[in-house]
Amino acid sequence: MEPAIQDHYPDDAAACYGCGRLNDQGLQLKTRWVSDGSGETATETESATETVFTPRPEHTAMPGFVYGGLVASVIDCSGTGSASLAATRDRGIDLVGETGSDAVRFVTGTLEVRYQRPTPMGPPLVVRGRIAEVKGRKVTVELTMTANGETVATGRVIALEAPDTMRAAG
Ligand SMILES: CCCCCCCCCC(=O)SCCNC(=O)CCNC(=O)[C@H](O)C(C)(C)COP(=O)(O)OP(=O)(O)OC[C@H]1O[C@@H](n2cnc3c(N)ncnc32)[C@H](O)[C@@H]1OP(=O)(O)O
Repeated sequence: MEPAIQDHYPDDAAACYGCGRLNDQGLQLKTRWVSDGSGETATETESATETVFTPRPEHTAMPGFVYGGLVASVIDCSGTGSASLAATRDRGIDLVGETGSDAVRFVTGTLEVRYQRPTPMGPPLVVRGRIAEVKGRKVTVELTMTANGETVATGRVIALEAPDTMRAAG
């Protein structure tokens, strides 16, 4: 399995509620390049990423359906994680091992979410990310969330490399 980019964020950038591995109360989202199962990574051809999250009862909007803010959070951190994967690869940095602090960290500049149909509570939510553009410190990612194979939401994240001011504030 490809490494999760969030396992390679530096410790001082790993407290995010959505994807920080050091946040025990958070969602602990993990984003990876998609492999085709043969040991080959599909990144060079389609630049696809994947994030999978199974919502819990406390993420309910109304019985049987997932809260839209949770859907947005999963798309958000799938986007920043995908941006980080793209920029890290673009700069020729290899993620070594299961964990490390070698990833380039991104934050959300813009988050757009379109709720296509009610999101059922129960099945895993699978987010596929496509790198639309890498432009210097700015990466644009287009995302699709499915549940039971049906698209429930689509989104776009414009992510910017984390400014030093956010690091210092931590
Ligand atoms: C190191 C520790 C970091 C830990 C991070 C954990 C993050 C977890 C994920 C989050 O929840 S992040 C929280 C929500 N996001 C924020 O609070 C970010 C607040 N905004 C900022 O800090 C700055 O506005 C930002 C870093 C996003 C951009 O400031 P910059 O000074 O880097 O941008 P600049 O003005 O140099 O513009 C660079 C490019 O980005 C574009 N841009 C800037 N702000 C943008 C924006 N908000 N949305 C879309 N594009 C934006 C800008 O148009 C330009 O495009 P072009 O190169 O094509 O001309």
